[in-house]
Amino acid sequence: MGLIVKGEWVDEWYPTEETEGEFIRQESRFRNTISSEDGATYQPEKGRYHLYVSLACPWAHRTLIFRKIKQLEDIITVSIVEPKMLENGWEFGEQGDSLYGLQFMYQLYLKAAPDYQGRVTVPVLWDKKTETIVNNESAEIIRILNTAFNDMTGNHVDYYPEAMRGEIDSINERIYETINNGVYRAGFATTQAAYEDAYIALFESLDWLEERLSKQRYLVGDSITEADWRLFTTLIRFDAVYHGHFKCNRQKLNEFSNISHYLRELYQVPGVKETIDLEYTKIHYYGSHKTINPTGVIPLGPDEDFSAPHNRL
Ligand SMILES: N[C@@H](CCC(=O)N[C@@H](CS)C(=O)NCC(=O)O)C(=O)O
Repeated sequence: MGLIVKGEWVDEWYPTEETEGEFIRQESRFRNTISSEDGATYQPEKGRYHLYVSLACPWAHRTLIFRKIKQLEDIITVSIVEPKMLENGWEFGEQGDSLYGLQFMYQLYLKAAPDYQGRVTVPVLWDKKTETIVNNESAEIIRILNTAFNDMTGNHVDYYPEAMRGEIDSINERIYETINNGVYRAGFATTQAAYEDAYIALFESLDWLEERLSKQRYLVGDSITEADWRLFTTLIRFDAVYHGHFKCNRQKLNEFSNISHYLRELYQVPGVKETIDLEYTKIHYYGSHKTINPTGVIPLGPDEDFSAPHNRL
């Protein structure tokens, strides 16, 4: 766990003493897009782009889901880091970095931008042609995958339809603040007050979702949108990781009836379960965050069956 400072890797935990115990997520630096417009630097091309992900990371998971449901597996290649993130940050195993054979993810960031400063995060959408990072913000990468390659794949399913954007954006905002990032704000808090604030907002939002999902099948409208996939990657990790490791333990998710049936429905969308590895995920969280779980012992449970029938019709 660490960051790049003046071209060097420094092993350091999040500096919550500067923010009254609160975890504050860093802004992503690389914010380009892929487009077939004349003059665009990053044109959609088969085999040109590569995703660097961790299977544990809910933000990276969004991009793997979009790669799957937008049928981009032949178009965009992938590298998966090792489960644990220790003193050197994300590491590649023997076959991890199929492009350059690098050992650590921070080396990739320095290759993209020798002046890069800050944390080294996944996901990364990499351009093999110009050898740099196109984008390292998952919210933007999924929008790129949603449209940029449509003419190539013939898959025009739109998870961010024009008419619903206002509602999707506002749902995303609440879910990001209180749920996606909320579990981290609870788990990485280093004061009681910062933890309690995050915990209260998280469960208020889960209560609100439980109610919303009693009236409608999906978060916005009557088909799956990006808002659902953005929520899904946090929900699927909740009982296995956030409930215990991040102390989000008012209830387990499987005690929320509508949310848990909704979660199963999304899990059962073809291709999605292949993007999930909860054993790897538990090894990452329980094994990497030594300030939270110094022994590194990984819990065996829970044993949940997301393939069980759901009632969302
Ligand atoms: N804003 C980024 C956040 C990505 C992020 O924080 N990823 C975590 C893994 S879940 C990470 O790589 N953390 C490394 C660190 O903070 O040093 C996104 O959504 O793409």
